[in-house]
Amino acid sequence: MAELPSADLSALARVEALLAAVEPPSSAHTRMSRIRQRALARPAGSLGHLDEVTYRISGILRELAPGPLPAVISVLAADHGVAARGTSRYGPEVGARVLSLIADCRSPLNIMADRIPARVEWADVGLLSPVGDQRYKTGGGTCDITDTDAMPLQQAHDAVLRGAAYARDRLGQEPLLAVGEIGIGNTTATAALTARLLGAQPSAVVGPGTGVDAATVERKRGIVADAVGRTRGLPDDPLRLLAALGGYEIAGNVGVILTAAAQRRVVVLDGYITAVAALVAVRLRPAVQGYLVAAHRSAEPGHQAILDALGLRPLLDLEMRLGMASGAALALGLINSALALASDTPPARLVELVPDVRRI
Ligand SMILES: Cc1cc2ncn([C@H]3O[C@H](COP(=O)(O)O)[C@@H](O)[C@H]3O)c2cc1C
Ligand SMILES: O=C(O)c1cccnc1
Repeated sequence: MAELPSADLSALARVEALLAAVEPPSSAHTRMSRIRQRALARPAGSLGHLDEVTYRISGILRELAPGPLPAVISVLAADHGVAARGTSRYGPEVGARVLSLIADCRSPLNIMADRIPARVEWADVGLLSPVGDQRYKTGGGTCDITDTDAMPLQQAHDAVLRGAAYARDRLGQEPLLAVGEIGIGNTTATAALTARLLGAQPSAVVGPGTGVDAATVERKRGIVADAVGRTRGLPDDPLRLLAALGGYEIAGNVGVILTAAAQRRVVVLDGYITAVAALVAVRLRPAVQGYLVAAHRSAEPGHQAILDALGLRPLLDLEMRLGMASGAALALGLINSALALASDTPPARLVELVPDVRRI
């Protein structure tokens, strides 16, 4: 890194400070939460994976039975140069329109958030047409990753830091944080970053995104192969690869996830695009893993490869491919039901539900 100018070093130093602030969740609380549940008036572990999520949340919050928790849902939006190659069913102008819909409380996400209920926050971190507050924006659309880096390395640092600043300024203190994104073309960038980070073949990580046809999926694979091929000589440095293949909203979400983990909050991941941001964050700071909950498995084939790499099991598998934090929003209700069951189910001894020890 000696060749970097000093201005970049200070940005890098700030990213490193962000990483250093993340400590692992409390394994003692996770363990105690598991033990405590054995005494409730239902068979131990009978909520399956939901019980595991409850134990995990105890470790994150350092509380054995916190009960249902307030939630905030976040959406970062940006444009991708690679979309000009027709990898999406929609054109680049749609990203700004979708974010404006969220701002006007008229998007599918707002409908879901109202039902939970949860607060919705959003920011334009890289759209071509500006929407709202521009304070957290690094640039207007990335470059086409097929033949050049998405952004210079310094911009990747800046985008992570701006995501972190947005998280500190706008995402409040709610213990549950649902992470989402908008970015026309971002399933192509995500596939390229996933292929490079996991050493996967483009055919295993490229899917239909917003619903492109089979011929376009095939062309998308070629684009991802070219983009990944271009980065073959680069070191396995997650920030360098983020700059080469990522996007402003992906980088911003790396900053959001790191900040939320440092604040000891539960990070509820949405689909494929937020998962790759989490993968970058975990590669930078492995302790981040303990703060993650995977809401669902999306219809994008590469998503499962990231979940495997992160050691996460999704709560839902509905073949959803909407993005904009919709899967994460849906999982918030489930998570809060599990937390209510953990805190409000009476102890077995109070209702005289004694397991037959001879049958255990
Ligand atoms: C109206 C609309 C709303 C969306 N909300 C999320 N996405 C999702 O689709 C995009 C990624 O798919 P691709 O790579 O095929 O462009 C992202 O914006 C993602 O959030 C949307 C897409 C559209 C068109
Ligand atoms: O997995 C996702 O989050 C996803 C998939 C397709 C399109 N947009 C988002």
